[in-house]
Amino acid sequence: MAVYTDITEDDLKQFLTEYDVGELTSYKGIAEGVENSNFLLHTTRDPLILTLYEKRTDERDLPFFLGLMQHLAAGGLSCPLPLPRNDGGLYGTLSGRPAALISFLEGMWLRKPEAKHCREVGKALARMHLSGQDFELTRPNSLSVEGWKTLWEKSAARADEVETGLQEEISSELDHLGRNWPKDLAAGVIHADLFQDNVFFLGDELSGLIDFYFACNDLLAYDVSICLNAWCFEKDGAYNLTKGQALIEGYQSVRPLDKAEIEALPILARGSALRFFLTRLYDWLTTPAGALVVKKDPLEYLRKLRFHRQITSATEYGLVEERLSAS
Ligand SMILES: Nc1ncnc2c1ncn2[C@@H]1O[C@H](COP(=O)(O)OP(=O)(O)O)[C@@H](O)[C@H]1O
Ligand SMILES: N[C@@H](CCOP(=O)(O)O)C(=O)O
Repeated sequence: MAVYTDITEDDLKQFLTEYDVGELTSYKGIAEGVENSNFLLHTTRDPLILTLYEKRTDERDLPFFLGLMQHLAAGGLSCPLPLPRNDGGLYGTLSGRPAALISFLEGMWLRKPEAKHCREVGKALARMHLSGQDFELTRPNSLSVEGWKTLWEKSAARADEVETGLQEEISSELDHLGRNWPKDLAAGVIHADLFQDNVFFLGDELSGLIDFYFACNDLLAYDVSICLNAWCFEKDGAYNLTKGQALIEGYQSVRPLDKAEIEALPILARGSALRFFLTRLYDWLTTPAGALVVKKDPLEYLRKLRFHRQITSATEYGLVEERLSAS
């Protein structure tokens, strides 16, 4: 359960006086997510999500994240909308943390997605990329190659506690990615964390995207590689080619990848696997026992990273040849 900061009813009621949301009738912590503290609020009007921003969310980035949700929603993408305070601001302070109210999105995230769902995710991701093109704020990706190095420095000395030999393997992986990371691919606003728990469905229909708190400006195809990692591996670690094909086809049906992006997919997927390995490793080593959060397994992403090292062409992710030669 991700509730790092507890709130009192009195403080919450005081916080809500700054908004036009009706009377609070109940609230409870949400037992999901790992980054921020989330609460479901019922009021005499619509249900709401209250988010208290924690360690990895820099308050200075909130105008970007919350403004992006407004921008994407205005462009027709289904995502939560931040509620403005009476003074027009998009967030305030609660229990000493920056805090915002966002609209409640109907739907559920899928525990067992199928290829047809991956196709919808690919489409939604591409729509988000197109819609983000005219968003006026920018935010560099603090979790790209340089950020990975900083994270790694904090965990490297203890990495072999998790698996023998990791220190050497990851250091050389970082060197490799640093030397070969693509620079000249199409870039724009990316979600950067479009995992299963951040995509809601109503039945088989995608009802919206949530959790834009890693969104940033980076390579668009890097976001595709994040989704391949998050959606197209089975629990036993096997890559599901059918899901990969569906996700890539869904994406390309809205925004075709160009030749350079396609050729870069294997290295981008290596990088995105490393990125999630590193945050998970850091959390694994530093989250205190008894914290109200379910820690995620870094080794899942180490296995994915090793898989991507063997890939020589995007066709091995399910990209079909006709597309490759046509672009
Ligand atoms: N706008 C929303 N509408 C409905 N549920 C939400 C919304 N935002 C968050 N949630 C719920 O809270 C959980 C955690 O939210 P998330 O933004 O992923 O947190 P974190 O950033 O801590 O990972 C989600 O899995 C979902 O159950
Ligand atoms: N998706 C990341 C962790 C971030 O959690 P989220 O709940 O914000 O998606 C991972 O799986 O490592």
